[in-house]
Amino acid sequence: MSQTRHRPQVAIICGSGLGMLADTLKCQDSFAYSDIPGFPQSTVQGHAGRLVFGELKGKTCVCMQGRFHMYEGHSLCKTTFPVRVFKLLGVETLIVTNAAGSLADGLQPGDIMIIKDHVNFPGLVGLNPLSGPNDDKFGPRFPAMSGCYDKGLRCLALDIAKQQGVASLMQEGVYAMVGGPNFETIAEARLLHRLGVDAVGMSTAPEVVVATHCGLRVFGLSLITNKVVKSYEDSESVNHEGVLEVGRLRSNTVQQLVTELISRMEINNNNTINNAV
Ligand SMILES: O=P(O)(O)O[C@@H]1C[C@H](O)[C@@H](CO)O1
Ligand code: HPA
Repeated sequence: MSQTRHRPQVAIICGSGLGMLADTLKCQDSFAYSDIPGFPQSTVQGHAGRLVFGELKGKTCVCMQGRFHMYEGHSLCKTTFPVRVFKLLGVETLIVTNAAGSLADGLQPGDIMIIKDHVNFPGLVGLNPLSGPNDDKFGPRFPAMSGCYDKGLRCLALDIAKQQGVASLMQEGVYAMVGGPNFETIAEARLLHRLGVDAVGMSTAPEVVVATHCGLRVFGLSLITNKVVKSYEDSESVNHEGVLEVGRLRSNTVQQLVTELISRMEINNNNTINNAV
């Protein structure tokens, strides 16, 4: 904390190819993850590995330009460690973003899915960042997860999309986290589709679980970067370069949406280091 005068109210986690969200911050202080005690290193292309503090539309923000994934070999505690750091810094609202493949027929590459709910597949089989002794200072042993994606922020985002003329690109949906790093087989894609999953990715759910446990308000969005192949007749296949490319193509739209959301969200102005925890 002695290294920056910023006391963030809002934290943003940038998904694959979405690191440009940090560029919107003014009066930046930036730190390489390698210089932050306890932070793992980013190993994935499109995840720069920097924590950027700055101002945006009158709010103080901190932005993770690069997230940590379970498939990189980090424990789930390590992948979600920054979320607890944000809580301790006084952050109230977490914005999580990711790149995801669509299973829903109505979601095309380049669309933005506002996350309404998630299916945490690793969590369902016991791979949960909250496993182990509960730290009561952060939250309860058995936290509720219904309503973990704030309804007010979801409505606000849809409203902003209308005003910005991009409502046709945007809809709500259910995100599922799988472990990765391989993309889905066709049989897995069909299974996820039948289960009611709209988009699939390899992150986000553990961060949201930890954020909800410690009382952060959460907004999540998935940039749809590809359609998940569901047919044996389909010769297309997904790759990470293509995922990053869609991020580049949609950077302005995502930046404008997130900027306006931050500008219009209400904050309690409790931006001091969180001594309660
Ligand atoms: O960090 P996110 O969830 O945006 O990254 C997605 C999932 C994989 O890490 C990668 C696949 O292209 O993008
Ligand atoms: N599957 C899993 N993760 C992803 C995908 C996908 O199709 N696209 C981007 N991240």
